[in-house]
Amino acid sequence: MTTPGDFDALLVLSFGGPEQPADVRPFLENVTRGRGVPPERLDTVVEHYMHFGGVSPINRLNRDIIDALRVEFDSAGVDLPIYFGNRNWHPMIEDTVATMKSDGIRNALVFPTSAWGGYSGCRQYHEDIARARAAVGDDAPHLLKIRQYYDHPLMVDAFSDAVASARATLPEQHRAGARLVFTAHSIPSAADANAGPPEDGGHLYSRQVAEASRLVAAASGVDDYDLVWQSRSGPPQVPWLDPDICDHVEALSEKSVDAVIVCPIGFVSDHLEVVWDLDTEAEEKARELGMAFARAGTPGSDARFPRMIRELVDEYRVGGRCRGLGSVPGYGSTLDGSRCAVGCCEQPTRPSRPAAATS
Ligand SMILES: CC1=C(CCC(=O)O)c2cc3nc(cc4[nH]c(cc5[nH]c(cc1n2)c(C)c5CCC(=O)O)c(CCC(=O)O)c4C)C(CCC(=O)O)=C3C
Ligand SMILES: [Fe+2]
Repeated sequence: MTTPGDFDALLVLSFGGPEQPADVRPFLENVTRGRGVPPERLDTVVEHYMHFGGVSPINRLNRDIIDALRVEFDSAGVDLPIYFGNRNWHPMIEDTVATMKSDGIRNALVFPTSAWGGYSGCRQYHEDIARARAAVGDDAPHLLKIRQYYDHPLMVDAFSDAVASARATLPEQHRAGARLVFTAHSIPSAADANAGPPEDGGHLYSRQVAEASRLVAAASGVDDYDLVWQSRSGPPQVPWLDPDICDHVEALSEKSVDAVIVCPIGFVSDHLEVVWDLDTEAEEKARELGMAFARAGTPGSDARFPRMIRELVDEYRVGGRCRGLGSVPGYGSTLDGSRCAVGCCEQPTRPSRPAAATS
């Protein structure tokens, strides 16, 4: 047995996205298998990807993060190889873990590109880890997932600088008064209610998102702001976290707000949910209503992001300090895909088909 701190690799684990038009359907089938997403919604999302030539930016952005992390590791003397695997598209985590095994890796850390608790943001990554290890069979490397890092000071700083840069792109007369609006991926309200260890009271995802928004707003010197949600995909009769970003832009316009800064607090990089749902849909909505619009950047491309990953790795590798500014707890660090606690981030049962025969 290796000792807990004795790691021999880092696996960067992400969501995955298509890299050519032929990938789009099979990718979406992987994402939505068994999840009760209506087929009409899938057709719409296919079109979103096709607007970008059937290529999501997400894999390239993750490879950029890994390149920057290599430089950070080398300059800090962290001698770990870095692997890349995804839940939904190539490089698939199963293939990556097989490669790690054949390279002789025994005991790796896993950095997830989601900072959050909840089923989609945390537990599903544990499931990916367990599935990949099972697929690889005997002698699969041990995989220890890094904790939720929603309130890491380097991420908060990167977001608040991005808010300042976005503000600076607005026409002069709108800069001081622009409304700051945070947005994160919506999830079913029932999934949010179950998020976190049951004894912690639930709603861990929305509490962490609210806390991260509060921290970034405070670092930006803003005390009045909004938190909204985006990219919902469930059937309309199932409640998800709301309001939706586009509805909110409309509501602000009715209150005579004439400029917004949208900060995608729920995302690490400018992947499709950001470049479509915000830069295309929300921005169009704002323009239609005559509002000035600026979208803050995501932290993945900020130099502080690889530093944050290195600090997180050092917490496990050498007992480095665990930094976090928030008062909502972070969980999510377990070995080989085990749960944080009994019932943690339980996936509520969903209708397999919308409005299925309830007579
Ligand atoms: C909390 C959360 C995060 C943040 C945490 C994390 O980063 O992990 C996130 C990230 C992302 N979500 C992404 C894409 C999609 N999410 C979908 C569907 C869903 N997301 C959900 C939640 C989340 N999603 C949920 C509850 C569903 C319903 C189906 C289900 O219960 O699983 C669908 C299906 C079609 C549709 O949109 O309806 C797609 C295509 C991409 C990649 C974009 C690209 O390709 O660049 C990324 C980074
Ligand atoms: Fe998603």
